[in-house]
Amino acid sequence: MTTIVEFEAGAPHGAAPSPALTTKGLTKRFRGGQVAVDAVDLSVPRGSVYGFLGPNGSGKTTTIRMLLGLVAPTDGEYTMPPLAGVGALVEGPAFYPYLSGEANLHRLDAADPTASGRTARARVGQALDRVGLSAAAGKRFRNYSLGMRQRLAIAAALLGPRELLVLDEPTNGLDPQGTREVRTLVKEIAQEGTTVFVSSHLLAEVEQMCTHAGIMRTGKLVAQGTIASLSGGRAARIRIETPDVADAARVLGALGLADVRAGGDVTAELGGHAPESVNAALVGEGVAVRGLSVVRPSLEDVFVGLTGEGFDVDG
Ligand SMILES: Nc1ncnc2c1ncn2[C@@H]1O[C@H](COP(=O)(O)OP(=O)(O)OP(=O)(O)O)[C@@H](O)[C@H]1O
Repeated sequence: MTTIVEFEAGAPHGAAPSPALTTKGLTKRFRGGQVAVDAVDLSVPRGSVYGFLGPNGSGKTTTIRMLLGLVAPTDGEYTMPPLAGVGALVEGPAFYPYLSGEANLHRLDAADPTASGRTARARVGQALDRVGLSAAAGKRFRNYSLGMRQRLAIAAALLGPRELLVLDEPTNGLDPQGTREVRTLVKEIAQEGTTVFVSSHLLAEVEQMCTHAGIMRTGKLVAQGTIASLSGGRAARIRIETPDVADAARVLGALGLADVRAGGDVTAELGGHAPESVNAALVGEGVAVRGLSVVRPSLEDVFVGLTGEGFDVDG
């Protein structure tokens, strides 16, 4: 009994480009019967930064581990680029504290049997450059800030050309500065053409960093779409401050606004109406308008509306 709320994918004209990653009915039931991921249908548009959003324990990591072949799905299927074109940061790679960032990347690169040793220097150099660590390449890892460490981990995921980058909670445990560095880096990577699939339990982070989001709740994907459509998919409401409450409510009703509520203020669903024309109609009918505002729901409102649950909005 899964209800998935699909919001428009954000391609108003013509056929949408083929997604970088899709899943169909992807399911993981752990031994003991617990369903961690329940028939999830993801569609991650090429070039997007897709925020895979959900509270702790909602099934994000298990989904990512299935995509990367680290755990076998119980059911369902998925399509994504060949693994050679996929960079991933799931559990941060182990770095040697006494080695430099560059030497650490060389170690990881050398461990990849598909990577040619002759081009290692160029690959490592490019990866460091891409995460902005060229100047600190020779510095020991233990002297890196938290943000630099996480950027190095992302560099490790970017050794070689990647169509898709999968990041599991990349800002977890970072200080505010490190968090900013990683968020900025994620956006830059996407601008350079790599699709980024990034999990987070922080709504505000997804709103800032992502173009698209999918919302997980106890193993189920309850909504996905562009951030704009997810936030705007719920009706915006107009709020009128006025002493003429009854008249204002009558005018809004006559204009065809839905769900008119008269309390201290008068509110209604704005629908396709322009706020200025609503204002003009009110004033034209002699309503004294002291204040008028339009309240657009945030992603948090959408989440609460879909799941009836609060959400961790720190970050
Ligand atoms: N190996 C396992 N065996 C049994 N249950 C598991 C296993 N791994 C995860 N789970 C359970 O599956 C559910 C989903 O966990 P998962 O780690 O995928 O969630 P998550 O959204 O990534 O949360 P978090 O951010 O805390 O990692 C949880 O209830 C978890 O306890």
